[in-house]
Amino acid sequence: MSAFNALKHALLELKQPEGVFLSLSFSLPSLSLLGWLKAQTHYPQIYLSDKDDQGEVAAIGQAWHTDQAEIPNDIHKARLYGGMGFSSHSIWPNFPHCQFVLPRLEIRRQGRITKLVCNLYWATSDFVSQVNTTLALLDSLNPAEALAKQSILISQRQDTPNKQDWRKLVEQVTDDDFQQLTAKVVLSRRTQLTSLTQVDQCALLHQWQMVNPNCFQFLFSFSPDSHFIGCTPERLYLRSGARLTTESLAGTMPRGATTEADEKLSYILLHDQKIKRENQLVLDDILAQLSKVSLDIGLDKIGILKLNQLQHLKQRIHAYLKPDASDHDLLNALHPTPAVGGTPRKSALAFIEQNEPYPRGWYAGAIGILSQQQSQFAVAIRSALIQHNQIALFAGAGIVKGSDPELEWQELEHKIATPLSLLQLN
Ligand SMILES: C=C(O[C@@H]1C=C(C(=O)O)C=C[C@H]1O)C(=O)O
Ligand SMILES: [Mg+2]
Repeated sequence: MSAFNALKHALLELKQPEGVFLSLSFSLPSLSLLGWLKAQTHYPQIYLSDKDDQGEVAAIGQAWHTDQAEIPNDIHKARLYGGMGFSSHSIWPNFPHCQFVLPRLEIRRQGRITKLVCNLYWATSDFVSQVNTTLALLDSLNPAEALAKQSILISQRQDTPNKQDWRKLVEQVTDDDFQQLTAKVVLSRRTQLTSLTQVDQCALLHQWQMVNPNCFQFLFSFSPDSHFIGCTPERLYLRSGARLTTESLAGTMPRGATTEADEKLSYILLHDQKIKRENQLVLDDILAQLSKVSLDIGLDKIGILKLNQLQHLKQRIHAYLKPDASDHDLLNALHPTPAVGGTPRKSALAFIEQNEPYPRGWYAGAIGILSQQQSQFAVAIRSALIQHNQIALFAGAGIVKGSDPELEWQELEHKIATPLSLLQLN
């Protein structure tokens, strides 16, 4: 009997247990989680993959959802998936600023072990309707589909801001008077592409993750018409019990064509004053924020993270948290870091809000898994919003004293090079 049938049987036999929450779990033969998600018609749909193949989950439907980054006590053993946008001032339709979902069904894979998890939660509804909606969902499931490479032909490209407006924005931030009060603002750009055909978000994400295995991969579709996907190298934090790991990831160079060229670029990354400043400002702010919620903080040596088309300066930070520090507190303290916002946070965010010509929504937001034992969030950069035949790619660059508009524009180009390479420009 398949795991799905076993679940159905278990539900048909089930008597209402004590309490308000039940999670049923069945082992599954290995399957492509994105291929399975692609075939389903039920929403919301969520996919999250840890970097370096350390586990993934595909989830559909919702037993419950909340607009707070908090786990209620009566489901303290559950995992919630979701996140929050960049700021509550810039919102996308179909993407609530903060949303965490207790999925109806999850497929989780850890190494070679795959399991089907079904969640029932009847604190705000009744038990029987929980069972019945789950049975209906099981009946609507489709078998996994192949993730064939699509040929996506792009007919139009539009950058917001365009290059001329970008220059003006960079000049405003690098102006001496502005710099007196605000040392860093991360400016960003939306590149809107029109495809001649419908784009499949799961197939595109699959292609993307194959070239960036050392990134966190994600997909959020709260409705059938809007899909937010990406492959991000940036961890906001990993918390296991009271231990926290985070990082300052900022400062960018492209990869070199040869080992020698690549090493030269790495050398620049480690020694260029402007790049070091970009990273140092992130580090300083994270350390200041963490000191409010931690008992102890430590730093690794600064190093380089190499990606498919880019390399970044990265410094890992460890902390031992105060006993009362919650994920809600951590998100508030850390997000958005100066890697995507700027510093001081208040004036940098005010500049972005007043001057950026499009809403960031969940781009540069915090996305991940919330649970009592362990939580992990990534920063939703290197991302795309897909709506029918429209693909919006997002990229930002940290602007500090010494940033050059032309070079920063090139940095944006490097940052969208991987998803662009998966599409065909006409
Ligand atoms: C904002 C983005 O990336 C951030 C900006 C970087 C930079 O300016 O060097 C590097 C990594 C991230 O901190 C993005 O990719 O959209
Ligand atoms: Mg930069």
